[in-house]
Amino acid sequence: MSRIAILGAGAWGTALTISLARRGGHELVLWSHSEALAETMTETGRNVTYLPHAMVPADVQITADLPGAIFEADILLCVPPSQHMRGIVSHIAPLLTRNQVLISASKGIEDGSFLRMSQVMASVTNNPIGVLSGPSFAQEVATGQPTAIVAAASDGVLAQLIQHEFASPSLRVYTNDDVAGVELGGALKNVIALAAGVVVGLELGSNSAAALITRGIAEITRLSVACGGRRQTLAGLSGVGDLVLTCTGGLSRNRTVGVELGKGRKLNAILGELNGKVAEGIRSTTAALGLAARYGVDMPITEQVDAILNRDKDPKDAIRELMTRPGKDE
Ligand SMILES: NC(=O)c1ccc[n+]([C@@H]2O[C@H](COP(=O)([O-])OP(=O)(O)OC[C@H]3O[C@@H](n4cnc5c(N)ncnc54)[C@H](O)[C@@H]3O)[C@@H](O)[C@H]2O)c1
Ligand SMILES: O=P(O)(O)OC[C@H](O)CO
Repeated sequence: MSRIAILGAGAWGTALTISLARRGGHELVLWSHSEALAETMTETGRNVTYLPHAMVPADVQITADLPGAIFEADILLCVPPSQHMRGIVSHIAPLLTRNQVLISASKGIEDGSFLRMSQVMASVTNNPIGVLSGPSFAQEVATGQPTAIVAAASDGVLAQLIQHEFASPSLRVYTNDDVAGVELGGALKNVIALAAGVVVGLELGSNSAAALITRGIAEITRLSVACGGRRQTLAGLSGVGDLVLTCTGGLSRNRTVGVELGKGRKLNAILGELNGKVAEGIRSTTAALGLAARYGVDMPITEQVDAILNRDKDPKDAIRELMTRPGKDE
């Protein structure tokens, strides 16, 4: 029986823990950075803050002790908000033994460095690293609704190991060796989902939503390919799959933030209502534009999302500008 430590007890870390427990065959430990949350979860079996409607099975160990959580774990599944990934992995790096596998299930790009999560991990440890991504709302995974995701690693054997450890009748796992494409698909779709929400908030209709998703995948693909990803990956689960889910699904936090922006509300007021829940697209927008500038890639939708988020641009003006750009080939 292998031991898996899940590092991050937000909605996604908790849902993956429940999914792994349902699959069986592992000893599971779930680490929360908050002692209070770890205590409440241990007492009640519920993550009242981030995933209140699902029960965490009693045989899952819940702790706020990070070194204790990773001790003798075969797999460390890292699921913090992206901007905390470096801090957590740096903290555990000196404690790791050589064969412990690290997996990122977070979807974002690091501020400033513009690194993907697996690159952040690789900058502080030489341990084997993989990625889990794809269209997967935590709430649906926790309740066991059929979901398909991607296990990515440049080493095919590692990707297969992750596939084997996570797959269950309710969670189908495909492998992919294109780590850059898989991670950028997951991070950049959050930016486009903010824009998709704006379209809903402005009540612009279905034509606009379809155009945004399609032109969104075009710009996600351009940047991902420039960064070394494969075009084909962006047509898969971690690209168009996750983009469609996040742009159309009512459970998306990124889309929800966009809807409120489209209704004319201010970002700070919207963030206050998220109660610490993360909408990764907000931070990833700036990082995506940094990457785009580095590779000389045109990202018109991302630029307008950035202007709405960071320069208080009126969403109606952003849409007008997108629509009146000089004509171009598809
Ligand atoms: N929620 C989903 O449906 C879902 C699905 C797939 C991927 N993801 C990705 O998983 C990652 C985590 O998202 P989530 O939905 O679990 O988060 P969440 O919004 O549910 O919870 C926030 C998380 O932040 C943690 N946190 C807050 N302050 C922290 C600190 N100072 N140090 C360390 N951790 C801190 C909390 O403990 C909690 O784990 C994100 O990158 C997200 O894009 C989420
Ligand atoms: O709620 P969101 O917008 O963070 O999206 C959650 C997942 O990434 C969907 O795959």
